[in-house]
Amino acid sequence: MGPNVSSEKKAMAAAARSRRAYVTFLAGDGDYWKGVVGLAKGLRRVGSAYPLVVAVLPDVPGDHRSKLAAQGCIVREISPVYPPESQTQFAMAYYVINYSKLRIWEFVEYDRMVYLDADIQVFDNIDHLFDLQKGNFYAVLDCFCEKTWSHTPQYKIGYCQQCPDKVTWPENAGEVAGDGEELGAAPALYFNAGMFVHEPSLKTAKDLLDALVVTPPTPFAEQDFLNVFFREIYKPIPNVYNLVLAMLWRHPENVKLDEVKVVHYCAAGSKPWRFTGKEENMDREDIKMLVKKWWEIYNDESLDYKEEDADEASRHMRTALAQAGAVKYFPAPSAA
Ligand SMILES: O=c1ccn([C@@H]2O[C@H](COP(=O)(O)OP(=O)(O)O)[C@@H](O)[C@H]2O)c(=O)[nH]1
Ligand SMILES: OC[C@H]1O[C@H](O[C@@H]2[C@@H](O)[C@H](O)[C@@H](O)[C@H](O)[C@@H]2O)[C@H](O)[C@@H](O)[C@H]1O
Repeated sequence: MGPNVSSEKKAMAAAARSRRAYVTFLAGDGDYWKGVVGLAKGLRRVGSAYPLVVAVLPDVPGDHRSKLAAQGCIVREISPVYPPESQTQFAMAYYVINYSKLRIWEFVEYDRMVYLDADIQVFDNIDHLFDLQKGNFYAVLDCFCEKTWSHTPQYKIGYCQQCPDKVTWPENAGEVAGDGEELGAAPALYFNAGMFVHEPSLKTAKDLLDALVVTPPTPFAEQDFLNVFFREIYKPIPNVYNLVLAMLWRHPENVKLDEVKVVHYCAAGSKPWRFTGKEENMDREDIKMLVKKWWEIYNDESLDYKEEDADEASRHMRTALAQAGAVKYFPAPSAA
């Protein structure tokens, strides 16, 4: 903003900025907090203008929350969201806690947020995503080729939305897959829920939870649920904003690694802070390079948070949250 812009306009711009934030989700007392620290430092490294909010479940220990606050994160405790009682066996148990991700629609002190899983790293500035047209749900198309999809008809016939012309969906929707299951209609475009651009709203938050009460859990838990809920307004964005690692060996023709801005370490064995390189595909040079890059950021002390670096917007937001009592673990900013 140029020097001759009125102070009123500067204040308006700062206020608008303060209603934007990245958000991630942290559950349990395990080591995912390391992913959040890496993400916080990665966003700082690319000069993002917006703070990182961390939605933490009550089981996240105080010392983990303090580590995140020390990295400039805005730590917000959320109540868990459970799918319908006694039906969770239909979801892969490992994913059931991810339903609590739905709480981020309640963060209405923001009018737009970019959600990023804790196993994601941002290598180039993506702040421009906050300017995408409102009223749509933006996320990257997922891939159906990993074994985690073996329960689906598309996996059974070798169909993937990443290459719809390679194995086409049968014209006769009643066609039977190998195990006798009817195929039905071709799957709608399906996004990976590890990264998305959304607009918090108490109405949407209520509609989500009301819909969840009558939606039996499915294998990919909240990801399946969000894909159905936002189907009408979902707009795919390029995979440079969420490179699901399996794309490197499943659809290399769809990946230009030197253009990738966001890497999602979701392939089995790819979490950098647990990386052994022994699992399938983890001995690839590109994977080892991406894990090395993650560690370079995580270990870079020059990227550690310093209070004086907090920009006006995030300082403003911290004050607002502190006053609202919403912030339990982030020290109130020193007097400006
Ligand atoms: O024990 C856990 C499992 C998951 N998560 C959060 O839920 C997200 C989605 O889980 P995960 O990364 O395991 O899913 P993936 O994308 O690898 O399938 C993680 O990135 C974390 O933000 C967490 O905090 N603790
Ligand atoms: O709870 C369901 C999860 O579904 C997604 O992970 C999946 C998906 O990416 C598959 O395509 C992969 O095959 C699989 O490995 C991976 O776990 C999201 O990344 C995660 O945030 C979360 O929503």
